[in-house]
Amino acid sequence: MIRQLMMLTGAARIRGYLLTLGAFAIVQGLAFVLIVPVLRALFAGDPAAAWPWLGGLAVAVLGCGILQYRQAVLGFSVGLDLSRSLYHQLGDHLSALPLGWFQADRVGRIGRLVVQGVRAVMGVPAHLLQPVVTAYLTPATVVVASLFLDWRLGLALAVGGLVLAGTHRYTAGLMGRMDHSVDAASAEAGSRVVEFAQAQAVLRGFGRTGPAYTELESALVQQYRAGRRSVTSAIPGLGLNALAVQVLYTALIALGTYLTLGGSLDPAGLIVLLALATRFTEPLLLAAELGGALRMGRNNLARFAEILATPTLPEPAEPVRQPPSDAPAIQLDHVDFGYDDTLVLHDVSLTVPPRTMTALVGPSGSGKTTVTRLIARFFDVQSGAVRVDGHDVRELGTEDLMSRLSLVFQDVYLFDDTIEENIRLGRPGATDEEVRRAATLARVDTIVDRLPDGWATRVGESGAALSGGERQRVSIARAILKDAPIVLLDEATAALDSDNEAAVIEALHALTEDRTLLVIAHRLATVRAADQIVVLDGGRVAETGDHDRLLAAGGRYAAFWRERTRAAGWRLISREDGRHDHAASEPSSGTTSQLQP
Ligand SMILES: Nc1ncnc2c1ncn2[C@@H]1O[C@H](COP(=O)(O)OP(=O)(O)OP(=O)(O)O)[C@@H](O)[C@H]1O
Repeated sequence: MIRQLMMLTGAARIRGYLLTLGAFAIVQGLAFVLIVPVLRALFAGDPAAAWPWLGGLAVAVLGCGILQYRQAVLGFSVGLDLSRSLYHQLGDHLSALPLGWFQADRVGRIGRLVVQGVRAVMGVPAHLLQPVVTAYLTPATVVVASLFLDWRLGLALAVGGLVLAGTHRYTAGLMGRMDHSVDAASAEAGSRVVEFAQAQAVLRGFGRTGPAYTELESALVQQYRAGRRSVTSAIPGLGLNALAVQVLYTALIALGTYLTLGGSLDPAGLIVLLALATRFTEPLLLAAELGGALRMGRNNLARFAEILATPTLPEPAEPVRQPPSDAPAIQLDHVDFGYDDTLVLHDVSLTVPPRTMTALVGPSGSGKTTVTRLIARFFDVQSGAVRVDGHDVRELGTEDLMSRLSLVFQDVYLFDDTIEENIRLGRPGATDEEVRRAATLARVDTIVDRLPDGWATRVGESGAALSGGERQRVSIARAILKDAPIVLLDEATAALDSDNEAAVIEALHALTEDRTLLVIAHRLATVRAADQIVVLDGGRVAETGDHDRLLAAGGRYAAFWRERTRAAGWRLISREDGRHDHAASEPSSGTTSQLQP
């Protein structure tokens, strides 16, 4: 734990803090022991002999007060530094992690860690390290100093201290084993409660509310059981600690009485022994009680360390810096990729020439989204290469790569800010006029017109005040403002109302004009209009070509087209029927078929 704290706030700072804690604990121990000669001198009826010891005691008490103040101030400032350093390191590390790492469960765990974990870790120096260091060093000082004053006293306290420390260690081990299961059960229950809140619409729609949501119920039951098991196993531990203290105390009284009755210890020595035993056991008992909090602090630190140790995507030492050329805008060259050990893309090769549109089609799970994620370098490929503007994405710096791409995906994230600021995210330095122009092109101005505070209306958490189509229009406006030469687009699958759909299509038209476009196409008209269609099936490229050629080939694409047109209420008819194609604006130029509702 000390090593992790040093890693987070700097070794010198933690070393300085520990030294102050150590000095405080030792001086405190000396102050306890200096009472012995003072009392002895007083009981012996020799007050004059007590004065020098009293002077030493006064110096020790003063030193103790100064060091206590110093360690308390340092404890809080190290805690504050720790929280600031955790936020910074976490922020820096998160911004360098592969985007694919940010799955919902991880984001949830980070949220919990940032809210609860940072607070717990902040308290570690002042509330945990200090009592623990004092608990061991103060009694050790008392033992050593007592040995000089009366070796029998010192020996009795040393044996007692070792017995108590041993008991404490044993019980801490017993309780520590339960911490992991309580932690895991609490994390699971926390995730389930968040999931329960987020999925209310779905759950209510399917009548699975309250007790009917068994996943949450069973997570809460598990958490309760783990908590009960932990308490049941902690009680004997705490009992054993208390018992050890009582036994030790009784043994010291018995020993002291025996020695006093035998005449080898004076009554003053007996009183001193008992006084020291009380001061001696107090910090050890406190350390035993803090064991749980200490383990929790250690677990939280370990979780932070785990995130900070997650490898980031390697950045090139000297990123290629060349403007877009006539090289293919996007190229996948024999790409193999899997999220884990199972490959989801097998030997995928495709080329998107500059200023053309390529449509990716294929059944659900065939790898369309994965292809777009690899181009934006959410992940690195296992073999082969992904190139943008002729450069391997691993050789372009993240900033450069992102400046060449606009991503318009379905899961649009809007910040709880005004529409204007949400659009400005596309190019933070953009002027108000540029933002408004992009908004108008993406037909966001019509949304603004109906909002109560116009441009100043906040869109709510995750853009809750807007409909799905409206959120997508804001994301298109961002992309228009960004003005990147390549657009990766995942067309909306959800049915939009006709107004919204028309606005989205118009917005897309403004975005995609004169740009290179790779689109996961769901609308038949988009597929039809593409310069090139790449059909993915089971993570492999099944076919590549334009609509007419692929339709004529009668392969996977022709089957896909037939299936989709049937589902949309269209049917393939022969050209001889002389009817017009309603899916595209112009009649088919194909040799055999076109569409009819
Ligand atoms: N983050 C992930 N972790 C593990 N497996 C994943 C992840 N994302 C996708 N997959 C798997 O990779 C395969 C390809 O998924 P992908 O989302 O690329 O397909 P898709 O063609 O876009 O599907 P859809 O049209 O349904 O969106 C699927 O088997 C999917 O289960």
